[in-house]
Amino acid sequence: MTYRRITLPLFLVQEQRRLGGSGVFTALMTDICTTCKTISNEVNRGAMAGTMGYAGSRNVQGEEQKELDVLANDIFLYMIDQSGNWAGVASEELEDAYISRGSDGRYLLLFDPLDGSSNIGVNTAVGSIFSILRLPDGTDPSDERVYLQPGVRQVAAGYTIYGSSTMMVLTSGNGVNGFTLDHNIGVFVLTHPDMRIAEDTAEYAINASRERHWPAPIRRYVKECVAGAEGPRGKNFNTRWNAAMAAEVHRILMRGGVFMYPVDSENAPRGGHLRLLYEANPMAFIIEQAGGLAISGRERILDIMPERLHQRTGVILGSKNEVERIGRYYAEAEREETSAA
Ligand SMILES: O=P(O)(O)OC[C@H]1O[C@](O)(COP(=O)(O)O)[C@@H](O)[C@@H]1O
Ligand SMILES: [Mg+2]
Ligand SMILES: [Mg+2]
Repeated sequence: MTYRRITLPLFLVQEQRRLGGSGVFTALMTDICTTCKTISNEVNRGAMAGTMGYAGSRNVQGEEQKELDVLANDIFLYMIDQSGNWAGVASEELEDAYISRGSDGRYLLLFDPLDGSSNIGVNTAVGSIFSILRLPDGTDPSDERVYLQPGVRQVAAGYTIYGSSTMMVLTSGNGVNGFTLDHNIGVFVLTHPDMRIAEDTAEYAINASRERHWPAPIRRYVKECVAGAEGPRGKNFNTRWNAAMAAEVHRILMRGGVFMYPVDSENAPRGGHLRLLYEANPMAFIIEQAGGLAISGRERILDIMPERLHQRTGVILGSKNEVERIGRYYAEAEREETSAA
């Protein structure tokens, strides 16, 4: 009786009824679902689609854009223009906010159309990440300042991972749910209700090639993990690095773990590596809603007051007790610096 499954459209309608919603949120999420299904199709076609190369252009971050970065961004923009549900959007691949003319939408969409771009062409997981904010009353969506809202103001957030299966993971502040795309019927189906992150873990993720740049708290934490059962942690740790934030966060939701992309001595002039508004904030909302924690090193990511559209931040997120420990190491390092000064 495979038909007895909660599909995402059904889930949205049930949530709308339960929360007394107007249906606007359902329409917004339906837009994002269709967009991600279309991107999933392009990703799955792989080299047959001829979109595995470079686009010959650079984005506002100075990164070389891949053809699939540009295509995924175009797919989002086409949806936004056609649906008219969105007041404005901000994308990793666009320097300025994008306004859909004639829209009467009251919501803003901030997104990373294709996350894990370095995995394109090597057939490993990539994703899309999105965050939804309200357009403050009486403001103009072409004004960059309306997007500079702290993460705690997010109405909803999610990511889609294009891996061995395509999955969408969502929160609107009432827990976290995961849906798997059933290609046979072209619909996301609820397969992972009420996802929760284990408070403890023996698995960490960080790009080890950047060790020489790491700040002292991160160097201390990783050194203790590597020391294993003979070391101060008294247990062995394993490590993973997918080079796609969406895949890292998904693994952590499934089996616990901690993901770190700290501000280090090399990326500090840029403020870190990952972007606050359309990578760190949506993932921090999901992680916290699943019982984990998300900090930049010194502060809770969702409390950071954004100053620029493409602002970067340090990211340390995952299992509660590990992130708390790393936060303590940052506080201790800061105290030592202050007392040494
Ligand atoms: O190249 P590195 O240092 O492994 O960094 C990988 C990180 O950069 C990212 O690829 C940045 O995202 P984009 O691919 O969307 O630019 C993250 O997904 C990933 O966690
Ligand atoms: Mg990204
Ligand atoms: Mg990207």
